[in-house]
Amino acid sequence: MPGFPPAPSSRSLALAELAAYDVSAWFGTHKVLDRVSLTMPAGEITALIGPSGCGKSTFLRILNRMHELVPSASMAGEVQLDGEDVYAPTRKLTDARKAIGMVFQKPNPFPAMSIEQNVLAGLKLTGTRASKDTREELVQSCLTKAGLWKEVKDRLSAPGGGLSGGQQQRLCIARSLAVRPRVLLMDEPCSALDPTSTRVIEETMLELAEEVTIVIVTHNMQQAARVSSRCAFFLAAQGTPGVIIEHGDTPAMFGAPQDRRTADYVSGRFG
Ligand SMILES: Nc1ncnc2c1ncn2[C@@H]1O[C@H](COP(=O)(O)OP(=O)(O)OP(=O)(O)O)[C@@H](O)[C@H]1O
Repeated sequence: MPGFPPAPSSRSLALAELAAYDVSAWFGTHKVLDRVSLTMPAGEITALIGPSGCGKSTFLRILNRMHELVPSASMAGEVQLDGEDVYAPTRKLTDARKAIGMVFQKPNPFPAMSIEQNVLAGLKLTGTRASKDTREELVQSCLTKAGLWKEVKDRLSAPGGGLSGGQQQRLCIARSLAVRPRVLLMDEPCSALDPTSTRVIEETMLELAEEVTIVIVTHNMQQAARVSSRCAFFLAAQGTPGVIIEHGDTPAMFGAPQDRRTADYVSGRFG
């Protein structure tokens, strides 16, 4: 079994760039993405926006090889993490998912497991051993980074399922951080949360971006404007696969979009 790397507090993570080249995707014969290319710069938050069904979640799931979990799913193109092919035959699937973590729309902690065990759950799955002290340090560090430590430090052995929705989502973020991902993918992470919890998660994301590259799918244009520095607008015209219409710096995408369809979407005229 692999040994345990230094605690996150004593380690400076190398920020990683994620890049997709000519990514296409299918479910069976239904093509849902067509030659999508996008660079998601290191240490920045990239927001994927666009109407329902244009392939944003599919694109996100291709980035960490979750798309291939669907039996009918296939893809073409390339995904590189700091220049290395995520789909290289020599690369283990679990390595890709460890390096590129995912937080889902609905908070999904293990409800009967304690808060502490939830944070450490990913380590068990990857077969990583750690001393008690190291585990405690990791739990504190990840919960702090996820903005949850102060609220749960006196009840680490309470079940994760007893937390509020917003706290559960931050617990899931802490769980993702425990395996030290270089990229965190977030698929509408606040859509099940109230505005206050949403704000807390957004603040957490902005702090996390200093050490992990973040890609977020969001339907909330205000959220995209508040948290992201880069934005990509996806669109699937009737009966055609999703494509990126426009991408760039968030202020420009919202303030001076080049394409009429982007302007219509970000101003709420459709979608
Ligand atoms: N497991 C699946 N099996 C078959 N088709 C799927 C599957 N998942 C998604 N699709 C189809 O792929 C297309 C893109 O879906 P996807 O969920 O990626 O879009 P999206 O932009 O993320 O949508 P939303 O914003 O509503 O979540 C849609 O036509 C959808 O019906």
